[in-house]
Amino acid sequence: MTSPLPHRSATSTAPERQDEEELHQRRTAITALGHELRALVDAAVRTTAAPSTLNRVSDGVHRLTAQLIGHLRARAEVPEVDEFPGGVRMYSPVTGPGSPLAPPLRVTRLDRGATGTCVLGITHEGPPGYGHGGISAMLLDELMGWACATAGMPGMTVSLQMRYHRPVPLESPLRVLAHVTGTEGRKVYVTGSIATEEDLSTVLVTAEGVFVSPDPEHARALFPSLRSAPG
Ligand SMILES: CCCCC/C=C\C/C=C\C/C=C\C/C=C\CCCC(=O)SCCNC(=O)CCNC(=O)[C@H](O)C(C)(C)COP(=O)(O)OP(=O)(O)OC[C@H]1O[C@@H](n2cnc3c(N)ncnc32)[C@H](O)[C@@H]1OP(=O)(O)O
Repeated sequence: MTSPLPHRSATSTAPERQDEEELHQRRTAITALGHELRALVDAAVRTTAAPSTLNRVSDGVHRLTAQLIGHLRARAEVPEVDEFPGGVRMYSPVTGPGSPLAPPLRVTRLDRGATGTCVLGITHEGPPGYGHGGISAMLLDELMGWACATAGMPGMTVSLQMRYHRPVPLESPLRVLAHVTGTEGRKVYVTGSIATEEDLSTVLVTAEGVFVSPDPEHARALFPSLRSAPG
């Protein structure tokens, strides 16, 4: 599976097709809104417009927000458009096509690993012109989590050690990599790295992480809306 939009099955029965059609429409609309929100956020943090323009835009955005807040889901409720665990997360702050925070990272599963591509924008800036170190940690944490899932052990981060070797450029295609290096009981050891697509041999950031796959009872207590077994 790669984010953002999953494919529809060609072999479904009629009611399933209808459900799938509706799901596809909702995901498409969520993706379109996410795209516009990211453009808005990018323009908002980059603009040099006059205060009168900023005030006018604030009023407009306030009115638009009011159209959405009558339809909010409960905290911890898994969105109907998602597949949790181990699948589509439409609003993930890392991979979610519907999230204004997400670059979004496009993920491809590998054998006991994963690779992701994205472009960071000015919204993700730390030092002028470069990515924030916390954003690099976020990209790696997520992809290393996907690596655990591909190894059949979806887990939560208990330790993430970051090393920043070179600054990560903004507005430049990036390649993120993660691999499971070993397991010990419910613990999964994972490594990750970030490089630019232009120069894959120069590693900018590396990480080592430990993830723990909660036992089923603990997982159900943490995630009451867990619908299926992880894996
Ligand atoms: C089953 C459903 C799982 C769902 C997992 C969730 C997401 C994955 C879903 C899909 C995957 C797809 C994509 C990935 C998406 C996102 C990835 C982002 C990941 C995150 O953003 S996630 C948020 C930040 N994360 C936390 O919010 C964790 C807070 N934490 C806890 O909630 C508990 O920690 C828990 C429940 C994890 C384990 O609790 P527990 O009670 O089951 O485990 P326990 O304490 O017994 O430790 C067991 C063994 O881990 C060792 N150990 C413990 N801590 C250690 C440490 N710091 N360093 C080294 N080793 C450590 C112990 O020493 C022991 O080792 P030993 O067995 O050898 O004694």
